[in-house]
Amino acid sequence: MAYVIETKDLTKFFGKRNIIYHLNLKVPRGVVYGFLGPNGAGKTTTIKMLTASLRPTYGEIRIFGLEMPQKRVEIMKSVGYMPEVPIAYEDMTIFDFLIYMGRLSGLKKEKATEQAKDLMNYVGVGKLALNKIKELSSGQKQRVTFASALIGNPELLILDEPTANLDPLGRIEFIGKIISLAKEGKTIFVSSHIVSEVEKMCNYVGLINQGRLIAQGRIRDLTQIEENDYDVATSNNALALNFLKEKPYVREVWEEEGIIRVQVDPRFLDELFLQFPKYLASQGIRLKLFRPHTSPLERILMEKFGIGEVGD
Ligand SMILES: Nc1ncnc2c1ncn2[C@@H]1O[C@H](COP(=O)(O)OP(=O)(O)OP(=O)(O)O)[C@@H](O)[C@H]1O
Repeated sequence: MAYVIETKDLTKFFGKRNIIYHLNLKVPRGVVYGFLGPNGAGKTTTIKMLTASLRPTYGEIRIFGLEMPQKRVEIMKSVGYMPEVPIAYEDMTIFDFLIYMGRLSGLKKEKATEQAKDLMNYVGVGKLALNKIKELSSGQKQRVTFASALIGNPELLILDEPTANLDPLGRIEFIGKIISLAKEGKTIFVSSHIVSEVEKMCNYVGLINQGRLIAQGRIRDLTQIEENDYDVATSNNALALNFLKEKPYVREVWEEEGIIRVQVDPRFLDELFLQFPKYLASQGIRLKLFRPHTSPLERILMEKFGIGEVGD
């Protein structure tokens, strides 16, 4: 499989301190990849290496299959990067800044102006267009930095703690935008230390702790601990429960807060999938939910990886 971002043994020392250890990131095309880890885990250091603002001590980075930093200019044409510390152009207005960034990325003046207007509205700073960047709050600056990452409609977004300064409503809005950008087909690599946020906006996760990648994969796969556990809800749980209790292929079944949890003998999964819906239909019972049982990511992190400090 070709990955949009792939690193091999990516390692960084600061002096004698080993900050990043043999990181092997694999980011498939089209996913929202949450780069999750506690403060000081090494997220920003990694992202700086991915965007060639910091040189690895050793290891390889490939983005779109091209080597970083050797192919930096070519790669960065298709990458929107949002650094953790936003924008240095303090004396520019938002509008001028975004036009300037558009021009830098190669757009003609007219196109850059039009895009700046669209992006200001998109990130919710349209009314502040003529304010200088130094006059903005840190949350407003973060919105402008997000807008500048979107200039040129890049295929890959690399966002370093993009919600750090946003208020709760701003965060919800931001998550919605990330989900719709992913639906457009973009690949999004986003760092965060907030588990619940990653769970809402990402479908992939890389878990970094003390410079080491300790887990990586689809969130759905990481959170499904027992392969043969299912959550079921119907319009008549009492009848559904009775039916399941009598089946020899059902190992355990119980109801908790309106959800039936059923553990099935894996050799007879087909029986559950075929017989159960058929029975429900014959009784006029509506199936409201039928999916593999998952545990919240936060619980998995604690139970499987012993990490309890991620999150706020
Ligand atoms: N230029 C530097 N020189 C020396 N040590 C550094 C330097 N930059 C970062 N570090 C150290 O590297 C470690 C990882 O820092 P990094 O900023 O990558 O973490 P992070 O996961 O992004 O944390 P946060 O969530 O707090 O932003 C920290 O211990 C930090 O002190």
